[in-house]
Amino acid sequence: MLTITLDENIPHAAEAFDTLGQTRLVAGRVMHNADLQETDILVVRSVTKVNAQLLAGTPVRFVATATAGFDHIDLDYLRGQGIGFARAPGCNAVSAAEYVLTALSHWALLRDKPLQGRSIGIIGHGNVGSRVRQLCEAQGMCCVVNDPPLQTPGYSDLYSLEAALACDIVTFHVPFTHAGEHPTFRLLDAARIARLRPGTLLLNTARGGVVDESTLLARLQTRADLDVVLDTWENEPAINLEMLQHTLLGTPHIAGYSLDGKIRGTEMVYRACCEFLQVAPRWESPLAPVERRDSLHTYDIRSDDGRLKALLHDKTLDTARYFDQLRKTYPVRREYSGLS
Ligand SMILES: NC(=O)c1ccc[n+]([C@@H]2O[C@H](COP(=O)([O-])OP(=O)(O)OC[C@H]3O[C@@H](n4cnc5c(N)ncnc54)[C@H](O)[C@@H]3O)[C@@H](O)[C@H]2O)c1
Ligand SMILES: O=C(O)[C@H](O)[C@H](O)COP(=O)(O)O
Repeated sequence: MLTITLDENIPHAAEAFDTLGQTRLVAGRVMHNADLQETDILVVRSVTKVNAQLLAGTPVRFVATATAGFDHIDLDYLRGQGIGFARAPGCNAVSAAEYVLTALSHWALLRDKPLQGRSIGIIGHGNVGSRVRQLCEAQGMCCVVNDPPLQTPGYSDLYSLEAALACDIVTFHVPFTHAGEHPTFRLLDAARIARLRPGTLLLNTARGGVVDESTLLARLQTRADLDVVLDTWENEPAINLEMLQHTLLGTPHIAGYSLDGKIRGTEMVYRACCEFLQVAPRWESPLAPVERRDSLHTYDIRSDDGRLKALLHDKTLDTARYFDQLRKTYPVRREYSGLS
């Protein structure tokens, strides 16, 4: 019988993967090589580094991550070992885009800066970035999109990174990469942070390392002339509380945490696993629409911000443990399309 090890934070994972073999739930942040000595299939989320250290000497032959990002996976190692791989591209893109629109709406009301006619630099125009663009265009905003890997002769409406960074609002939706033609490690570096116009609203829901956080913090501490919304941080879960203090909104990496997005991720990796094993899927997502509530109650981003900022007031809290606890116990949030 197949043995399948699953991150305990993948919703409905046991229920789905029980149809394929014997399942075991493990805390993703502390998964070790010893946990996988009898594992054939490993299903993780973004908090588990999947590399030689984790997998060497184990029988694992298929790895899946129920997430869009895959910077935690050593793909070269998997390829070299002939280990199959799947991920869940776009599973939570609607959720992340709705998070961005909600943050923009909050900023617009707070600063009395209507969104209509305002410019937004969207860096990365994949599953999330393209949905952010749709939502922003529907608000009458002017979208300046930057995505060099997409820059082909057929793509005429892309702009330089510098043009995107000169907008009223700047939002990052790139994968976290260190190599290749267009690496994103510290894409927003010290020189670019210095050039951001006073009053800019900056959002990062991609990965912490895309922004040089200590330089950003230094600018906020000396000039305080930017508004910053951070969902992704350097050194998660042990985030820098000084940085948190200087955010307009700070959230614990939950932009993609709609129930819809998470269960879509489960479904995508379950189906990929069935395909790898060449068996027919026998589990389906249990998601049904929920009754409509008014829009403020649909997603109140301020409560996510408030919960994380308890770290600033309650010195008894352990930052890393609390950050992960907020993620693990995240309240049910539905995508707008999940409402009837
Ligand atoms: N905070 C969250 O909860 C959350 C949710 C979903 C995704 N994410 C993160 O956001 C990232 C983007 O998600 P996605 O689903 O849109 O991924 P995606 O792969 O669909 O799109 C990424 C886009 O970025 C572009 N890109 C790559 N390098 C670039 C560069 N140097 N400059 C500009 N553009 C570049 C790619 O060409 C692609 O179009 C993910 O990799 C993940 O790390 C976070
Ligand atoms: O890459 C992604 O899909 C998102 O960042 C995702 O929401 C991360 O969630 P985690 O895997 O850390 O639970």
